Amino acid sequence: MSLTIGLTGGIASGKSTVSKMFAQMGITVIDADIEARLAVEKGEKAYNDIVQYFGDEILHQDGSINRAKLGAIVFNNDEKRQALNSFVHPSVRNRMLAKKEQAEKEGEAVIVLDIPLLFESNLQYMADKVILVYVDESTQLQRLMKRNGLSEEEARARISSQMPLKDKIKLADYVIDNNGSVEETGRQLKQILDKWDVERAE
Ligand SMILES: CC(C)(COP(=O)(O)OP(=O)(O)OC[C@H]1O[C@@H](n2cnc3c(N)ncnc32)[C@H](O)[C@@H]1O)[C@@H](O)C(=O)NCCC(=O)NCCS
Ligand SMILES: Nc1ncnc2c1ncn2[C@@H]1O[C@H](COP(=O)(O)OP(=O)(O)OP(=O)(O)O)[C@@H](O)[C@H]1O
Repeated sequence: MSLTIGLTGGIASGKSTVSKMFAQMGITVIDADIEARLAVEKGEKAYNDIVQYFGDEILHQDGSINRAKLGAIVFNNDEKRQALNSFVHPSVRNRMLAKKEQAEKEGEAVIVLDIPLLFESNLQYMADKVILVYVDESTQLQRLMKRNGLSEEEARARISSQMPLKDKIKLADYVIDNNGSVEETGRQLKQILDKWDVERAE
């Protein structure tokens, strides 16, 4: 029996920062954002659904999806974002479950599923325990604007397309406060893994 940990948070809250720490401990991480990219490659069903719904204008010249253009549309329009989710999410779920099964077959004791929309999409059933990476809204806004080069308005639109982080606190088994330094975040992660008796390489 393996332990499956769901790792969630909000946009730019620090999930990738924490998932890198898991990977450094030799723990398998399955990342929903990566699977979502693979799911919309040319020739995939979700790709065809997206082009049919949004039109050719969201494509680069080489036929791949222009993510900046698609993002600018869906983070400002609930209905279009729901449509995109309905095209992409089933494939992301299937890909993640297949990878999880594979890791279990290979005898992995601990598997991490990094899923930004875990609570929004009611995916709690996929994990035994859920860790939330939390930051307050002003830190989230600053880090998102800086990382993605977005205006405040664009960054706020992205943040408000997700369940507020403070509402996710009560849904999680454990909350990592990532307002401080990366080192402090690492210490909190180690504490929880000790509490759950998770063996790892240090
Ligand atoms: C809208 C798209 C084209 C923007 O691409 P971009 O490269 O700019 O962002 P990236 O994919 O790296 O996502 C960054 C973050 O945005 C947030 N985000 C992405 N999609 C969504 C969404 N549909 N709703 C709310 N937040 C989202 C997540 O926190 C994610 O970690 C892309 O995110 C996408 O195809 N989204 C739909 C699939 C999805 O829901 N992915 C999230 C995990 S399943
Ligand atoms: N404790 C920290 N101190 C300072 N900067 C941080 C800290 N944690 C993360 N960051 C920075 O904040 C940004 C967002 O972090 P990260 O990419 O880990 O978030 P994420 O939740 O994976 O984001 P997304 O879901 O949007 O992909 C990055 O630029 C990262 O370097």
